[in-house]
Amino acid sequence: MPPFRIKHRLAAAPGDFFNVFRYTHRALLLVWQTSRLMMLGLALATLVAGVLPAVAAWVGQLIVDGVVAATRHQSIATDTLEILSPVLWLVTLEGGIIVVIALAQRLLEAQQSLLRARLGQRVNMMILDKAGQLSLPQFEDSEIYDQLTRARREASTRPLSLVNRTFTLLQNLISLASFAVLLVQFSPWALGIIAFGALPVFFSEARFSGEAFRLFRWRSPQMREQRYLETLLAREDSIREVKLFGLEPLLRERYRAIFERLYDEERRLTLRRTMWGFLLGLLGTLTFYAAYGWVVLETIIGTLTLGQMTMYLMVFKQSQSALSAGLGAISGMYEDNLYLSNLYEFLELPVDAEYGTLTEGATPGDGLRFEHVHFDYPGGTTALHDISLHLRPGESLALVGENGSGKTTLIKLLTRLYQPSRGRILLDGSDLRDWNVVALRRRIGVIFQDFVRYQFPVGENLGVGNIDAFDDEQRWRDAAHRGLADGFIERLPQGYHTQLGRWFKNGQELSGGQWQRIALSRAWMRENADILVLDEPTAAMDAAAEAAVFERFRLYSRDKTAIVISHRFSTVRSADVIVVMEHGHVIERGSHDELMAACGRYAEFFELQAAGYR
Ligand SMILES: Nc1ncnc2c1ncn2[C@@H]1O[C@H](COP(=O)(O)OP(=O)(O)OP(=O)(O)O)[C@@H](O)[C@H]1O
Repeated sequence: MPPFRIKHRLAAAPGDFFNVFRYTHRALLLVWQTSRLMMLGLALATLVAGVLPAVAAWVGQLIVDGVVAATRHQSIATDTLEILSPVLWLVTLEGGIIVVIALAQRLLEAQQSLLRARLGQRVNMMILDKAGQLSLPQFEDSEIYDQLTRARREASTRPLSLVNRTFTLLQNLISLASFAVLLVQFSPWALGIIAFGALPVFFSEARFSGEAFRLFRWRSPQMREQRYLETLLAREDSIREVKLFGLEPLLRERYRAIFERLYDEERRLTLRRTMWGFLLGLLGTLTFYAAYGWVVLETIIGTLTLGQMTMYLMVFKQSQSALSAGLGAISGMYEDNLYLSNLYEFLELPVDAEYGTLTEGATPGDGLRFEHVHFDYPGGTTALHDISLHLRPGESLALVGENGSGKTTLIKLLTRLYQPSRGRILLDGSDLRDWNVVALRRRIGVIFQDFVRYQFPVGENLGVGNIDAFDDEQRWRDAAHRGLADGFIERLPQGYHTQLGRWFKNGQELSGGQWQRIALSRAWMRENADILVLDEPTAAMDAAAEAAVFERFRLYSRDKTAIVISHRFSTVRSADVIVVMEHGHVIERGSHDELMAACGRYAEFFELQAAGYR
């Protein structure tokens, strides 16, 4: 593995800095749409918390000067209360202002935390909605997958953070403007001194935010690998094999090595960031003490009263923190925008247009046709070459062939999970591309060999086969009967309501063959589907179960088009048409008897398997 030197990749052009802010208005709009009331509340609380500190400083000056005047008057006047009462009023006023500031701050925090929850949810929903629109090839693209994981990890908190920072910026700008009004009366130079102290830290922070983001982006494949290793080590479906093969030390070592590499980069960045932050921060302290000395000098000379001195010192201190908070907000906004760029890039990924509208084919009853279909996987593997087939309603087709010969790929094309690279597939005389994808998929009941074992109750595990009848208990029972799953389901503790899998409380684990029956029954949930596809549906079943499954399958699929992929020739032999595939080509086709008579590959395979049973 090459050493992880990434500096050249982390450098950004200066022009990028402002370009990045283009997502600000979209994030603000998003927050506005999420809750107008809370956004207005935030604005109000920010305004109050921004203006009042300067007012408090000004009242503070009045108090000190009032006290000095009172001490002078006391020697000549008699009524102490009369002299003191204006000062006491000012103290009460200042106390009141501080209470209002505290209230505004609290309200600000409360609204922020509520908005954070709602926005997080909203952004996550946007990400999941988008994920639902992506096509299968997009899902299989590792770059897109990285984008999705990055968006899910970081983006949900960024819009609110951006809003908070925008408000922090506004709040500090308001404070600064009000402080500036006071400071200019002391000297216009004072403003320059403050800016001089704060700007270098700002530039360094902005630069390091950019670097941190690029580091985050650059390392997402490694992060994904780490998460994958975590899954292997911590999930029940893989831990069995991991334990038996004694893989834990190997996987843990890989996990650790990835961390070390990533940590090394992070440590280097953090150290540089801290060092520059400290050195440039010193400049701020120096300028403050220079201003301090100046104000003290002016007071000794007598240009300033004691009250003014107190006020200016406070205003200097607060202006400086307001300025660095404001600039910090800008560099934070820059960082948020970088992360949002990632979110919006993901949300803007082009998705395949749903161009098809047909709900019925041009020649109903024509069945399925593959016409010179070629298919290359996105990585370049050619999985199908020039496939032509015609299957009429009511006919059954069996696909056989060695592993990797293209059988499952053919089904993926038929269900429009992929599009042919060349050639076309027709259903009832119309190209699949012209079909409305929902109408098309309603016609097809398909069970893939790697079907999903949902950690849901049994009934819902059947219901997923037809979302329109998801909760329909009668349909669950009928489907389970057809798929030969009813027997064992009824023996489960809560029947169709038994939770399956181990993830949730009282979950019941099933055997491989039982899961397969559940999957098979799922296909029967689609009562109206007239094309049934079973991709190795009985691999985990015993011979008797398999025979029973196929007997039922034939019984219930008599008027349907049935496609079965199987490596067991006992299953295959009764199909109307058997297609033998090799390296993506159809090499033989015909009925069992025809193929046996031809003495080709099929006959060879068949004899080989039959010999195994003799
Ligand atoms: N998602 C994918 N991306 C790239 N190549 C793939 C993908 N899925 C399958 N392939 C390749 O396409 C070819 C055909 O695979 P397919 O799954 O259709 O074979 P199969 O005949 O169903 O095999 P099996 O009997 O093992 O299920 C194989 O060479 C495989 O490596």
